[in-house]
Amino acid sequence: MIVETPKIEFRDIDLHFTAEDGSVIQVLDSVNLNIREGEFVCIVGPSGCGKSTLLNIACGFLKPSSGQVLIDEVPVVRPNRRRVFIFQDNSVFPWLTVSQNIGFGLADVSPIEKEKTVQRYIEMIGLSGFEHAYPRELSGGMKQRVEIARALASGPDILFMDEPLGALDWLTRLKMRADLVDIWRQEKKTILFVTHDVEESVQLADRVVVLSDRPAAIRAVVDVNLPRPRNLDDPEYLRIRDEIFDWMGLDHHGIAAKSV
Ligand SMILES: Nc1ncnc2c1ncn2[C@@H]1O[C@H](COP(=O)(O)OP(=O)(O)OP(=O)(O)O)[C@@H](O)[C@H]1O
Repeated sequence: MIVETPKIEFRDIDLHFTAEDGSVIQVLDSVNLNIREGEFVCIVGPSGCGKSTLLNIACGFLKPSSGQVLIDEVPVVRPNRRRVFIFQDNSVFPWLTVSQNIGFGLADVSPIEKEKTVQRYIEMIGLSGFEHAYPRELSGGMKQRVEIARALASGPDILFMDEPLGALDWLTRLKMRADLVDIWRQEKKTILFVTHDVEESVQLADRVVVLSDRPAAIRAVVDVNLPRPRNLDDPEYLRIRDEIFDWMGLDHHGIAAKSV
């Protein structure tokens, strides 16, 4: 039997902060999770439970109080260029054009190679014709595409995404989800994606990790064995969505039914 080595392994992660008055704020409680190479995993949970904190630890921005994250079996001790973090608040450089933003991290390649890479990602994100535009000339969704293209162009093997579509309007989000799945299929990256939106998680993920209220522990890991693009009317899609709502303590109409 072949035992697959996880791409990312969370081993017994605990995290607490000590507040100014000396009280201890426990944020994460014994988080254990394995993520396979090329997997798309979403993390959902109540606001303030510790989703971003978990991502920050995986990315090496924050040290756990105890436990360890391993990537390719190596403990994470600091950020690494091969792992890119994408936030909700768009961080494209306003003084650079679309092309320059996307090529920003490509200092080590020849100009021809750089041009080819930038062009490839511009096409992938559907911004052909906007190569020389500045971010101020772009919509929120277009800027977020540039952000994703910039991240991909730098050649990461893992994308950590913290509510990257959170600031977009509903229609743009829907479109961006579909585009993100297309990009993920083409690029075969491992993606760990935080969202507070259950529908979004079922539309995107291979597996959805449901966290409890703070201190966050894993309440459930739900498989989404559905073909992509996901059919939002499929009874199985609706069943999985409702199962996640149940785990979060919400009834299927989105009204809090019991405490999480
Ligand atoms: N440096 C810190 N010192 C003290 N408490 C902190 C610190 N950083 C985060 N926290 C607390 O840890 C908890 C988890 O925060 P985190 O941002 O990870 O939650 P989240 O689930 O991502 O929230 P949201 O869904 O609202 O974005 C919060 O209660 C927050 O106040």
